[in-house]
Amino acid sequence: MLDFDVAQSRLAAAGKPPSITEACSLNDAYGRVLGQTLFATQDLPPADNSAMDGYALRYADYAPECVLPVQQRCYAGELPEALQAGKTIRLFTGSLMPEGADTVVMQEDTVEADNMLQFRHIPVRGAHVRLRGEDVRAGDQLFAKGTVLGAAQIALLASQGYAEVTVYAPLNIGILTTGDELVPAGQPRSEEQIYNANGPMLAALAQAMGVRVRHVLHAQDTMESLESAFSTLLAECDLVLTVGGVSVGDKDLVKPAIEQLGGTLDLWRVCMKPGKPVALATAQEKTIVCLPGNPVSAFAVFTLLVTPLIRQMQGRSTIMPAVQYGRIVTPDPLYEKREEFLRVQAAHDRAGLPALTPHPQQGSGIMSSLPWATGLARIPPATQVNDGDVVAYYDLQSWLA
Ligand SMILES: Nc1nc2c(c(=O)[nH]1)N[C@H]1C(S)=C(S)[C@@H](COP(=O)(O)OP(=O)(O)OC[C@H]3O[C@@H](n4cnc5c(N)ncnc54)[C@H](O)[C@@H]3O)O[C@H]1N2
Ligand code: MOO
Repeated sequence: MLDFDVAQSRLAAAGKPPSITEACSLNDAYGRVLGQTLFATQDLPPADNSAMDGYALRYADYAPECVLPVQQRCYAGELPEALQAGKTIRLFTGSLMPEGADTVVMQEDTVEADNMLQFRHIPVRGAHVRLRGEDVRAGDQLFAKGTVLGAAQIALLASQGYAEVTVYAPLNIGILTTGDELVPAGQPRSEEQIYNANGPMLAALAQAMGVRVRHVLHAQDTMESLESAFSTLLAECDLVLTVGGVSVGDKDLVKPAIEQLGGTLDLWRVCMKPGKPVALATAQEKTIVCLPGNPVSAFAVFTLLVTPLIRQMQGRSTIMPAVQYGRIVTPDPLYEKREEFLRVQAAHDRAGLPALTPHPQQGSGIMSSLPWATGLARIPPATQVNDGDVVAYYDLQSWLA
């Protein structure tokens, strides 16, 4: 059996970062991957300004009991005059600091009457001034090529005046479900049939990673149906995921169909539970990954083995999200020959590692365990694991992003 970590890195290595970039408006850039390293074009803030609604003064002009005339009222978006000796200028949050002023007092610490200002407290030299460049300096690196653009990155780029960024072309994915027992949701189901859950599940998983889902096709268990679906998918997608039909059953025709199209398929028995039968194939210079048909197995394989490949093909700089740790909660000792990934709920308390409680049903057909789980706890192979032991924890929020 193929070691889990070896399978994970082999799959990631099967993909190449994209070679095509495109311009993208910052307004549409959420979730896109930067195709270019970006630098700050200007200091942030671009000029000294007030952090409070208040008054600007030259600190040296303050003396106990002093009363200073208000020279100007300067709103954010207006240009202040140079501060005259012995005077103050009324400012608002974001107003530029007048030349000559070095300190701001909050309006709550003052009394203004007849354009004269009195102080209720002794000012603090330099207080409430946001200095030019204290946040970002012109020329600083903002984001490296391969960064995924989220709200925080977009905010910083907007603050630098970037209206458009260079991003990698989106990854187009095709999904192929197989099996004569399957019917799509919305159609009548006969006794011997089940609804197709893997198609919509994989499409949603891919979308959550910022992938463009070009096709979700279903093939009957015949060579004709499979070959026809593969022809479309290989022509129009960068990466194809198939699900079901690659284990040892009589109707497992995915491998011969790929070979018929001139491709090759390497069927692995990965040392993981769920998710043992996984195949890596190539045909017409496209990568195909075949996932096991049991929905829970397909979910686990997508999360742990396929997402690093997708990140690689999207051009992201981080391929493997961080693995966390937690303490397993189990009344009885756990033991499994394969590396086991249990669907667990993590409960965080103030101190220490999260407690990881496994779902009571861990079968690879128990779909209700998926929306219940927050992550997967990794139980090492052929090792007894007891209540409270520390195990690796793959958090779904980070692994499926
Ligand atoms: N004799 C053996 N039988 C099986 C083995 C084995 O080693 N020897 N491995 C088992 C394991 S582990 C898994 S995982 C499955 C994988 O089988 P396949 O990848 O070939 O998948 P199928 O047989 O087509 O389907 C498995 C199961 O999942 C249901 N399924 C498939 N597609 C969907 C879908 N789109 N939506 C909902 N459910 C789906 C299908 O009806 C089957 O019940 O093989 C074991 N058997
Ligand atoms: O690989 Mo299977 O996923 O254990 O049911």
